[in-house]
Amino acid sequence: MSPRSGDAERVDFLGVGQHFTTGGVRVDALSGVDLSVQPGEFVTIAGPSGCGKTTLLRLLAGFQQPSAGEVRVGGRRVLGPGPDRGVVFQAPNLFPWLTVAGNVELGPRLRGVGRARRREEAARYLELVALGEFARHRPYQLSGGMQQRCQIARVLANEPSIVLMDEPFGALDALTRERLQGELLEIWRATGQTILFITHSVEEAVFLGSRVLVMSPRPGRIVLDEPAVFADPAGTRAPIEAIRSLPAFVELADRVRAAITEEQVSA
Ligand SMILES: Nc1ncnc2c1ncn2[C@@H]1O[C@H](COP(=O)(O)OP(=O)(O)OP(=O)(O)O)[C@@H](O)[C@H]1O
Repeated sequence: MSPRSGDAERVDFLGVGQHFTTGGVRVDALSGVDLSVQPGEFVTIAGPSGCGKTTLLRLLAGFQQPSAGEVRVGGRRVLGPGPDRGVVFQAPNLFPWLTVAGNVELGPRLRGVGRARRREEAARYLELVALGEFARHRPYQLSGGMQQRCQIARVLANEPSIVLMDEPFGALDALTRERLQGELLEIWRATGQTILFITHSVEEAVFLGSRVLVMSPRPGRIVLDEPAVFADPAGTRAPIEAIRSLPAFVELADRVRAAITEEQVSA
């Protein structure tokens, strides 16, 4: 797996607003969002339900255009989805008729990568998410956590320089979640990809992020933007249970929690 930090590009949200009108009712999902993300940052995003976190990711993915402002990658306006950005959704969305390896190979296949090479790549990414032994299985033969790991391998096999993750571990049991957190950190350290990761868990946000954002209730704005060092590439490989009792961790988690609660109360 080649380090990608050289390929990653800066992300900019410039005065981004997004409203939706449904049945004559207007909902302001985002308002005045200004945010720059440097290549290789691991940005976690927390905030109350409905504050526009998914909308923010969808705009960067290019699934929709903002009502105001601009989203840019590498200085160029985002006008649609592209291979530089990969999206991991909360629920695994594997193709049931393909094997696990077939799902992971699909992206490289569509990009015209030759058979031998894409098999090799799929095997490597499946190893990375500890699914090497399940390459010939079908998705229905995997547990929910394994399907989610397969989805992650499938997105990574496209080698996007920016990975967008919308509560990818939200539906998993605590043990599987902690294991995947560790695996994701290893992948991030190895690839230097830029990651934007939405979570409802304050601890997960503080543990994984090199930078933690909190958004206000609708219309979503960024109300807290703090560096976090617990997943620093040069940092220790300590698991979350060892890190969560560190005073600096507790202090940042408290501030993130307070930002979410204060915003909810004042909304
Ligand atoms: N396509 C759409 N059409 C109409 N309204 C939408 C659309 N997408 C999002 N919204 C509205 O925009 C607001 C923000 O939604 P969004 O999904 O971005 O929030 P979120 O912070 O990700 O929420 P959650 O944490 O519950 O997943 C919500 O009020 C939602 O109903």
